[in-house]
Amino acid sequence: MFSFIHITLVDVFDIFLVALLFYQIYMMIRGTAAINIFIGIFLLYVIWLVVRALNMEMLSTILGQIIGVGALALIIVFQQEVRKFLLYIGTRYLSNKNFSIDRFFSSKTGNKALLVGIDALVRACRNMADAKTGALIVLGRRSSLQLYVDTGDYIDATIDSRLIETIFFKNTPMHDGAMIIVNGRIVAARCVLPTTEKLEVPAHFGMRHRAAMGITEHTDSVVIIVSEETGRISVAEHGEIKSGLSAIELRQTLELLFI
Ligand SMILES: Nc1ncnc2c1ncn2[C@@H]1O[C@H](COP(=O)(O)OP(=O)(O)OP(=O)(O)O)[C@@H](O)[C@H]1O
Repeated sequence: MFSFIHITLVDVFDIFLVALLFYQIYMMIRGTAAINIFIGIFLLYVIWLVVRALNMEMLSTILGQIIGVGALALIIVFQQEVRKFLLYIGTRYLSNKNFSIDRFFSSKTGNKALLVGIDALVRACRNMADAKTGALIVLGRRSSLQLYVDTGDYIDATIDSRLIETIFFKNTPMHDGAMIIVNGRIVAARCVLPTTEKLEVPAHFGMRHRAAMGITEHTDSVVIIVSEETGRISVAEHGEIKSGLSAIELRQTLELLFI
């Protein structure tokens, strides 16, 4: 009955790739408002296929024209997600840890400077957690953070625990916003970060945590958050937050990500 259907190995591979593409898109936009738009567009496409198969001329022409401009509309509607998707491909599959080291602690500084930087960061975060001083520290990797650096005050200093603690000390003019570290140097503080648009964010996450999720959705950076309310240390990467880390776990996470 289905003798007219010829499935070759290439077709199977084709279907597999389409399934993989849809899965990656779903993982990227799940929990955001974009998932509803995506489902809407997908349903419209399925209806168009059915209508066309039934030879319903008028409806299929109208839907066909909507879908004709669909590619452009999709790029506009999903601008943020397209960015995230391209970044995801570029960083997850093409980057390796050596590149991360190059961007965070500069290749010339070597492993010793890298460990000193992590040491200072961990010490500062542990002290700030004990004192319940809120902090938001972005560690740049391959993505440019210039856009966000420009929203704050330039610093250009080595990673020093006392300097970090002073910057985030309550009521000082610099304590608000995020600190950005790139190539082993503190490049700016008081920076404004984009907040996540995810709807399913735990209720106890305020704006600081939402900003950490946001910047790691837009870039491949890693963010350390110290909660002013609870003193909990968290790390964000790829829009996900790992909360309640001890100083030792923070060190292990940073070493895993950057060494
Ligand atoms: N978009 C943003 N970019 C940079 N910093 C931000 C942003 N949003 C909030 N912050 C910083 O986070 C601080 C605290 O915000 P909020 O109390 O809402 O966060 P939270 O997630 O509840 O954190 P905490 O547990 O420390 O209270 C703000 O005073 C500000 O310094």
